[in-house]
Amino acid sequence: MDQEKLKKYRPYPPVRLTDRTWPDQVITSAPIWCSVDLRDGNQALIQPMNLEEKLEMFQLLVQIGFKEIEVGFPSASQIEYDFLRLLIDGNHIPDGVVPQVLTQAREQLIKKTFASLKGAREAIVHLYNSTSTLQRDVVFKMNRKEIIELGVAGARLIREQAERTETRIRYEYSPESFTGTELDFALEICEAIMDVWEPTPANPVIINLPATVELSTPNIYADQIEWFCRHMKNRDCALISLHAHNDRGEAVAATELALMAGADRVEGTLFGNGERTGNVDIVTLALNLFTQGVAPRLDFSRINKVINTYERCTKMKVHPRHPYAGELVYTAFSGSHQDAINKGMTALELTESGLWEVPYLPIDPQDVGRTYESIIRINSQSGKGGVAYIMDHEFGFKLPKDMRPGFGRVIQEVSDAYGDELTAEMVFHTFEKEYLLNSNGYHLKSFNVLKRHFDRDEESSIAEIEAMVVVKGEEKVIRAAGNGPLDAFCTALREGLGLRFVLHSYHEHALTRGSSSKAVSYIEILDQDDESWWGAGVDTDIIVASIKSLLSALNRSAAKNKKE
Ligand SMILES: CC(=O)SCCNC(=O)CCNC(=O)[C@H](O)C(C)(C)COP(=O)(O)OP(=O)(O)OC[C@H]1O[C@@H](n2cnc3c(N)ncnc32)[C@H](O)[C@@H]1OP(=O)(O)O
Ligand SMILES: CC(C)C(=O)C(=O)O
Ligand SMILES: [Mg+2]
Repeated sequence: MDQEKLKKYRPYPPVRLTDRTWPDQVITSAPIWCSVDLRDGNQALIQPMNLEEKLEMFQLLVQIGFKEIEVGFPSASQIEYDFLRLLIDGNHIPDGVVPQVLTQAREQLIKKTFASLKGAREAIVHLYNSTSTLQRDVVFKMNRKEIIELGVAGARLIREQAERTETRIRYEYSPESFTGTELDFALEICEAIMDVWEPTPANPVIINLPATVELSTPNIYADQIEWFCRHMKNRDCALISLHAHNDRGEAVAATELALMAGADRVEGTLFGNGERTGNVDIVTLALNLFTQGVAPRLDFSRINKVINTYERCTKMKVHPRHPYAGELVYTAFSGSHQDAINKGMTALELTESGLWEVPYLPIDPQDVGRTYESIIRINSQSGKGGVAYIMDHEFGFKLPKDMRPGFGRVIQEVSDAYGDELTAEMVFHTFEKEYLLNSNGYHLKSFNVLKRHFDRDEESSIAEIEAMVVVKGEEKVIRAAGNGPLDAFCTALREGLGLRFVLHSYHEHALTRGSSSKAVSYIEILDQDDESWWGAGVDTDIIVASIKSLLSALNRSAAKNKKE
């Protein structure tokens, strides 16, 4: 990059706090959550929500479990005002849920805010004015004292209004652009506001310290919060609230570290909607807690419903790689990931610890209402483990371990040629074509067990079979005896058709999907060149399944010899 351009920027100063304690803290409980979807999120939309969409979003937030919801900036526009009236007059605010409204420190706006709240049981009135050096200079053209006077005047008017209304008012103040403000000045103005509102431990004020623009690394935000908590007087009369934006892509980390630094409350939005790069994403924060075994006190167990409502109301899309919620976040395409997930899922079935321990999956998809179906998807990056997972989990075929590399190669070829993701059905179709329906060489027309004597002593077990096999369009009847029907059929193929092969391994299991009365058999033969060939066969009769499986292996071997 051009060195000249770099001169436009300077590093953000660190906080002098050598005895910081937050790095040793662990988050053991959820903060107080406040959704600002209907205000900060909404004000950043190309097409802000209409009344119906706002109500739908509000009801979603209530269902998720938010107890504090910033429902808008009612003095800013008619629709914002009307929405608050709709909530109050329509009795849409359940007990235990407190609406929050935002206002600037301007008389007309404050008065209109209180008018909009008429009839509400309880509300949080959130006052803000910008305190940063930059905004003081270029926007407000005010010195520190004048900025304090502006905020304090707003706080006084809010207290006056609060004392006149039936609504139980809780106070919140934000030194907006806190992260662009000198810490001592941010503290000074917050304490001046607190002097006006006179909070008590039983009736604390909310002091919201926003990273209105994210300007530094998360550790610096945490230092600022710890510094603030340690230096403020009457700390017990305030709930310290965080409100991080995501300009550097670090809002989640900044919020987590700032919680470790002593904050009590978090304002944010679903999926991080909000001004510019967004507000902090509460879905990620809450599920990060969940995956540490900490109750998030928000319910994201049906994440798809949350996504659907969010996308409909905001007309925004949840990114496919969004933590916990994205379409692709429970999906592995690459071979080694698929192999490890496949093994992890199998190990999970055997363990009794109850702990979720699956490689590459930090959370059980079912805990957010997602299924296991999409965990493994197949493309040219995939390997045998993933293909075996699909065959097992989607179709109930538990391929023997030694059979998997061969089928993995078949799928790789198909996928390379196709150039796109293969659906589970395409994988199964390929399996059918390759193993179950490949009757080009030898095709079983009929099979009869003529005689069968079973004895516990294998030596004296005996079976005689007769089969009609179609070879190159010609029907051939073969007959032989052996220590079981499969052994007899092998002998019949060798003696009757002159085939040379050795039966090397045999596996079978019942098919639990689809027709539950069917079974599948997998057979590996070594051909005359000692080369291994796997076959598979499905039938309601396990003996017939094994006969088909043997022919499948022979046909695959014959097809290779034909190619040569
Ligand atoms: C970081 C945040 O997200 S803050 C929230 C931002 N959200 C919004 O602004 C959405 C809603 N806002 C609006 O609809 C409008 O801005 C309104 C209705 C609030 C105000 O509208 P208007 O007065 O017509 O216009 P505008 O916003 O440009 O007003 C700017 C004036 O307000 C002053 N001002 C801005 N913020 C504040 C504040 N918090 N307290 C007191 N005065 C303020 C500015 O200094 C400026 O003063 P000036 O006219 O003397 O230069
Ligand atoms: C109004 C304030 C809290 C805000 O949204 C911000 O500073 O980002
Ligand atoms: Mg904001």
